[in-house]
Amino acid sequence: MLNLREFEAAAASTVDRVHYDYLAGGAWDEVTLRDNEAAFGRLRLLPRVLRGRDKPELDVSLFGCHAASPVLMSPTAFHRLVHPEGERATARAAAATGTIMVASMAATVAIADIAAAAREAAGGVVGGVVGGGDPALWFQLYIQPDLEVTEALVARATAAGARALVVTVDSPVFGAHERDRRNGFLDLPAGMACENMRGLPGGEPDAVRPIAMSPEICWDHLDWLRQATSLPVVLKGILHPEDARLALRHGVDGLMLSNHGGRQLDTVPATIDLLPEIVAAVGGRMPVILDGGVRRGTDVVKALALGASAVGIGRPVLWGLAADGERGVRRVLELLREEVDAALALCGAGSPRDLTPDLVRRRS
Ligand SMILES: Cc1cc2nc3c(=O)[nH]c(=O)nc-3n(C[C@H](O)[C@H](O)[C@H](O)COP(=O)(O)O)c2cc1C
Ligand SMILES: CCCCCCC(=O)C(=O)O
Repeated sequence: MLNLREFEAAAASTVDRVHYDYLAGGAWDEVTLRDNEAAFGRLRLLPRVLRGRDKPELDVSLFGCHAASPVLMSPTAFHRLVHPEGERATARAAAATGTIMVASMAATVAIADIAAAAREAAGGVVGGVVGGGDPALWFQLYIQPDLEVTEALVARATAAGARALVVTVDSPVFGAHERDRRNGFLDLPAGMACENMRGLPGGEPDAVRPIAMSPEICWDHLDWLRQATSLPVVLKGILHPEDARLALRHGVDGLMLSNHGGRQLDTVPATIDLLPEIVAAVGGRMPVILDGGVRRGTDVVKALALGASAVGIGRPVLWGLAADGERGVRRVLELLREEVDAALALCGAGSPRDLTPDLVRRRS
């Protein structure tokens, strides 16, 4: 496989059509889904030359978490739909490549088991240090209206060693995925479940509680969460610059500028088009991580040049997993890393810190 597109094609021919449609699809007319990629295509890179740089350095540090690359794994649900080892294989690939993995609350493997797989793959070496603590694993959370349940989820993630909480705030209701409605994809196959939701307060010890997406969730819940945890809190799904400013006032530690890969409100702008406004609103006071449509190293470089601290990939991880399990995910991450490395050098940059907005031009 030479690039992520080839993994996409492999996944499309491997995964059951109904499940492939679930991962590929977006909301309603899929306008935003298409635009996330198209918007990167409307941007051009304008390189600098003769800058005498060393080989590019790609390492980043986010909330005390060291990563070998500015590309992290955005949270995606249900990895066992595309590979029997599910999130365990993904976690091993993340650990082996020094990549931050954001595990979904809707994972088909419990967070403690994901963390154990990551530790095992890292062979006890974390952040280049033997016995160096917890792996670069974050936990994605949908705040549940029942705060006792939310507290239990946070406690589980913390006990597992998660180093940050990524709170998804773009889902007051579940996005309307017409492909899934047409295909009748309403539930996970027998033997698969959202394992983080098993045995939570108020239910039978082994029962799996459904994930609630609730329009009631508001900034008060965020304030409550802020005092309930000492982990860094990252808001995922912020699109409006005023919400970015509010996030700062509510003590949030970072933002994921995300439209959920075009799966929630359709017709919202592509994330890369919003990035300059969000970066300006935040004014360097917290990191902004962008996801949506990142498929090439040049996309990563464009986002970093426009002020993102890192980028996330969603679907490409699932393509790699579907195509070849842990090896496939590793290859996806390695390919992207090689492309970022080359694109940085070709831009005359020695590290992401050397990238500046003047290197990006909009196609006329
Ligand atoms: C199959 C699938 C499942 C997803 N599950 C979650 C999830 O559980 N929680 C969440 O916050 N975002 C979820 N997302 C959104 C991703 O975190 C991310 O924002 C998006 O996939 C980025 O766009 P990309 O797929 O174009 O890279 C999901 C996306 C996909 C495609
Ligand atoms: C009710 C289960 C929620 C799974 C959420 C997965 C998700 O965010 C997606 O985009 O799909």
